[in-house]
Amino acid sequence: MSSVIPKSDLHDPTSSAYKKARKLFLKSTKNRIQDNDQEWTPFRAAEKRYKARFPPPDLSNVLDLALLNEERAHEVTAGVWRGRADAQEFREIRLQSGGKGYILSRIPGLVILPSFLTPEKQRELVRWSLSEHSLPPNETNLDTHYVLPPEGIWNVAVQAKDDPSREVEIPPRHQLLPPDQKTEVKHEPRVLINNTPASADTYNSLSNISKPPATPSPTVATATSLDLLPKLRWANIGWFYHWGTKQYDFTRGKVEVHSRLKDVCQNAVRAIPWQEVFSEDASDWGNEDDWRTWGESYEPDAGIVNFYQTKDTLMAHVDRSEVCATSPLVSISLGNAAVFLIGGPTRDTDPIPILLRSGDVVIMSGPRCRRAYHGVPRILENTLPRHMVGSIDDTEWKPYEDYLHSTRINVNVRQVFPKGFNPGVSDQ
Ligand SMILES: O=C(O)CCC(=O)C(=O)O
Ligand SMILES: [Fe+2]
Repeated sequence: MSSVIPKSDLHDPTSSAYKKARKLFLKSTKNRIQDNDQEWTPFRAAEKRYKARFPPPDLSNVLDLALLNEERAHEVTAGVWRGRADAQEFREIRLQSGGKGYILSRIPGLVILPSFLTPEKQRELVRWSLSEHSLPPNETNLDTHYVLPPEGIWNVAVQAKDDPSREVEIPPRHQLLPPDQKTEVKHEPRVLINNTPASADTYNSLSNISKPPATPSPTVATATSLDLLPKLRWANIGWFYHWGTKQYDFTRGKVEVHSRLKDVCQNAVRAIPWQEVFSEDASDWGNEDDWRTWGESYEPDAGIVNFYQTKDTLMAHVDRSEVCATSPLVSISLGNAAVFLIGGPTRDTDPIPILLRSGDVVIMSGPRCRRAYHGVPRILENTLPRHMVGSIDDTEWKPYEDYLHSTRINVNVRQVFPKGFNPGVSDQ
């Protein structure tokens, strides 16, 4: 494949887009004290590199496995963003479903399944995540501050766009508080977040930590659905996650993971020849070397749908609230592409950058990978593949397409409890 990168505006120093970005960059950095490179951890340095608006980041170290598949040529040649297929060392594995997967020797337990989802499945999951999932009983980030209509923000916004007379006013939640709580702006002492990783040993004490509801902001005003839709950031899946303590709140019960999503995740886990992934892994599995049975025992019960607008990022973090620290975490990319970074047990490990495109599935599993630092420093604008752009005979898809032009969706699905663990709570 030719490696000539088409000149886009942002990469062409004579274009007006480049000049504008340069001007903005110089203006924003004019009074800034020089950052000291040496003080950044390798993970932070990589985040800064890929986040940069100007000059646009160089993706030549970013592993872009779509380049290995001729059928994806239209995806990688559209727009300006592409990495390289030889940016990192990897090994190919044959999936039981017939496709290909890839593993990296540096991070045992990480499995990349490029274009695992067909275009139809990708569209189905986009529709599901917005119109079926981002509404009660599933919580979204907007619920903390607004009293959302029961149809969910997406369905109301689509109606309002189609017919402005159907737009609604969405009241701020602080208005509902009793008068004595409403006026006072709370300055409670900041509670230190107990960041103890969940495990069978810490489960009881972590379950008993108080998990009060988040305080609605006293300053938000009434909004419309079309104001709020671009502010949708996440929707909870399964067991309720409590952001204040970074722990699950098992007392609230569990919403069943939708079969449409569960099937995709189980198909991905069952397609992987796990003996090829872990037979040479020297990590400490404790007494949980359970990968031999994942085909039957893997059962997702929690997670999050992340909605990223093109300027959003997700900082380096470890997902360690799940009692089971080895079971596969299935991460599905939809819409615009992104740079995903994954490193090691601290931010001091230099992360591997991977370009994730619509339809790619990443699996994080095993003790090393499941608790490795990872993040998303960059959503790559103008990378929506043509199969996510509607045709004239599918007018129902149009609102999704409009939304996706500035969006990446990530469906991130986990298993909280190891097989046979009794959480001692009702899941109904
Ligand atoms: O968006 C992604 O690819 C990763 C999301 C993630 O790491 C998370 O939700 O914990
Ligand atoms: Fe994560």
